Amino acid sequence: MDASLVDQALAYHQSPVPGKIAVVPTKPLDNQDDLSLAYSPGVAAACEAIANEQQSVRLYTSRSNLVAVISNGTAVLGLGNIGPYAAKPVMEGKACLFQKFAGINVFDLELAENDPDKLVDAIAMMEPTFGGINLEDIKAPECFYIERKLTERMSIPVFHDDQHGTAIVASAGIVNGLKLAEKTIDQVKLVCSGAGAAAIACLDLLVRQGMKKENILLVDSKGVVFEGRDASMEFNKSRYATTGTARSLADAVKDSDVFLGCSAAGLLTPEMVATMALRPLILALANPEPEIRPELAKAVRSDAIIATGRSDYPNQVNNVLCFPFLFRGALDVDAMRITDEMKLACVNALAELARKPVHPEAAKAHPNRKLEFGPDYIIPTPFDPRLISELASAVALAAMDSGVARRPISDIDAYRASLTK
Ligand SMILES: NC(=O)C1=CN([C@@H]2O[C@H](COP(=O)(O)OP(=O)(O)OC[C@H]3O[C@@H](n4cnc5c(N)ncnc54)[C@H](OP(=O)(O)O)[C@@H]3O)[C@@H](O)[C@H]2O)C=CC1
Ligand SMILES: CC(=O)C(=O)O
Ligand SMILES: [Mg+2]
Repeated sequence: MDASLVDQALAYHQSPVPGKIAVVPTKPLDNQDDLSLAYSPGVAAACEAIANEQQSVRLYTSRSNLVAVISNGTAVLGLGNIGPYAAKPVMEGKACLFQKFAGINVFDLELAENDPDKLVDAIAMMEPTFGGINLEDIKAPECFYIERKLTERMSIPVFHDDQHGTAIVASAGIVNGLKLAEKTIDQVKLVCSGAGAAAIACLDLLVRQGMKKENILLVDSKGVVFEGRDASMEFNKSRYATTGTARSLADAVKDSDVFLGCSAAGLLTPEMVATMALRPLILALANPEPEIRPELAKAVRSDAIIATGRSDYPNQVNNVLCFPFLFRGALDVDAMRITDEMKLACVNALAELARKPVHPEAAKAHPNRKLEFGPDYIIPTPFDPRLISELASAVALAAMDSGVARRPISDIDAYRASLTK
């Protein structure tokens, strides 16, 4: 990061008050009467109502619109295991995005604990407080176990954003990128750099949409993941282990149609990009520094379509395009969990939105870009005001169709209209 951006970013985080988020009351608290409703004695009426009928917690507290963003700091962006204190700026950032884009309140919780079972116990205990759990920046493979155990134990949505948020947005970008490259998902060869939370979830969702496992090569910090490589290979890696002969990222990338980077800065070189198939699609998603900068890839391949996770390049493939809107839909139908149908509905809604004429408000937020479906616009920008209505309604509908909605919405069109800004 250049020095002036470092200075600006630190000043942004420091002043006028430290951090990016605050808790504010939603009811008047101006006099003795207000106080006697908000606090003793009035509050006891709400407590007793909930004690008599637990479900009424949604009427008398903020729980049903409150999500926990939880991290232990073991895989913070692409910065690695920098711990829970250093993770806090990211978690506060996620909290701001939930509120700004979907009106959802968040407590960010940074936990000083790496033991998966202790984390599961701690998080499961918080069910009375929250309407949903967004796990963030918890490294693989522990993240897979933690999410599975929590989903079994809790009856509110548990969603590991780095897995599924990334998978949903990357899938939408790949659907649209392949459309532009005139290729089909069942025929393309994909190389995935990284074999952690984001990578494995992306691959699983792509396979669910028709990508062939035999057309996928997975590369981790030791090179290509191949059968028999390690005495005991982590289960999720072994599911994508190849029987082929490629051993390095450079070997793997040759003739590939898609590069999916969920790993670390600078791993994809221009020389490697030069060997990719015609009209290659490159998603270099490592944050804050991608696997390759778009200008370096473009310099060797003018036919490439390139996306990063960053806000300062076109095609920002970032889970911010998913988590606020997916949770909006899930909370509004009181979903018990997040199903594959809800994820796929989100992929389709997102991909379709990019193919529609751009909304003036999104255009205004990007005064120096021409936003029109094409190689530099395969995915909507986070400032598209239609994200909330299109994605949340698609997710809510899919939750109802997949039988996890405890409060179905009878008129989905009216719901979509109520979210339209
Ligand atoms: N744009 C977006 O929306 C998102 C981007 N990301 C980015 O994806 C990256 C990974 O995040 P996440 O999956 O959560 O983290 P994990 O810690 O779960 O996984 C990291 C993976 O990167 C691999 N890796 C590290 N160094 C190398 C290397 N030199 N060569 C090949 N692979 C390497 C690791 O290999 P090994 O298994 O051998 O240790 C591991 O498989 C981060 O940069 C993050 O910022 C993540 C989520 C969302
Ligand atoms: C965007 C995000 O969640 C990450 O890079 O970890
Ligand atoms: Mg993350």
